[in-house]
Amino acid sequence: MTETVAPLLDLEAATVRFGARAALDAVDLRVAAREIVCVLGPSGSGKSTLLRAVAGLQPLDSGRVLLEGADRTGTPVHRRGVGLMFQDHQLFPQRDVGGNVAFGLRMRGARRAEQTARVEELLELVGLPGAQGRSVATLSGGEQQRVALARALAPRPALLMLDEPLGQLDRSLRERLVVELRQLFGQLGTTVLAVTHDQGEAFALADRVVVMRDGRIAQSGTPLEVWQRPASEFVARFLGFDNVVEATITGEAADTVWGKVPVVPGARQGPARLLVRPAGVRLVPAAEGLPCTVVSRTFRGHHVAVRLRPAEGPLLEAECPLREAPEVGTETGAVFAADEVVLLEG
Ligand SMILES: Nc1ncnc2c1ncn2[C@@H]1O[C@H](COP(=O)(O)OP(=O)(O)OP(=O)(O)O)[C@@H](O)[C@H]1O
Repeated sequence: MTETVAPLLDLEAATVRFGARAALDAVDLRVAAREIVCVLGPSGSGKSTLLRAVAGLQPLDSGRVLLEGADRTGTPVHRRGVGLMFQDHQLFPQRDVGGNVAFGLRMRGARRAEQTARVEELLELVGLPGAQGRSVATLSGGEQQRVALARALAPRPALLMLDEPLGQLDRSLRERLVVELRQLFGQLGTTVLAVTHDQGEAFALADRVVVMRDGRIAQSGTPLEVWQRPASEFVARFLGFDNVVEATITGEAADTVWGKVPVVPGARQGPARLLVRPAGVRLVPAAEGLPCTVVSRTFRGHHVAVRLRPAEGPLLEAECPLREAPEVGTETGAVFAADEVVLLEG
């Protein structure tokens, strides 16, 4: 994005209060044209409020919403040019598929021929060619989701907003659809702001992930950045990383209850909190590393998560290749890889 192009969405110090509590607390968020941004965070962190505020369903107490550089803070939802695919916006059961997809076009006063052509094009795009005449009651959950998506995309919204887009579908279908969605948005050049509970979904769909905490943005970055370098203990634990320990860094080593942990050259010196990503905990014979006892093994598909109890300090999780995971009760040693050690903020 160059400096001269306004971001497609620019949220400036957006604040929403419910009583004394700020559900959105001076949030700044920019989304570039064609970018796919997924908002993640625990329940109650303000994800839906953020989406509703951008859509115009939730007035701001202060701050501004700009779309393509124009202030839309006071603009009602149907004039914002945003497409919504929300959980509570179900399909119209009394209308057929075509009638559902054409809804936004009709509201905009599009001519009948234009509606027909656009509906045909959209159904083709979402993989339901020729489904115009079908009753929505006869569709599977995944097909309904596709129709809802076609309906949201039909008026060519500048920004498409998705709230738990694949929420009710089973895992294998979600995993397939998320790949299709990403391809589709890329092909159409759609700008997307989505909220999801499902980390896997967010990381697979997004160009950028935004993690929220208590109405604020805790971290924003590419899926790889956030996954590899969680900024804070909050983000690390939210992503399921629990190997967090107090440390004092001197040179390229950190003193911890787990013994010396190597850190990358140039690491901030002094007291710190460290995350050792499980991929950076390697098992060696007991005499060669930090002595630990294996307390559990959990199959994770591509690896086994092995939990270790050292003599002191919190439990440690190690990521082991499938065939190398030791039995529960085994005495083992653990060594740490500096490039998987993350210095946390705060
Ligand atoms: N209409 C409302 N009236 C009062 N409080 C509200 C209202 N809507 C949301 N809140 C509060 O604002 C905070 C943020 O809610 P929000 O629904 O945005 O969170 P969320 O991250 O989307 O949660 P979830 O993942 O559970 O949907 C919560 O504490 C919630 O209780």
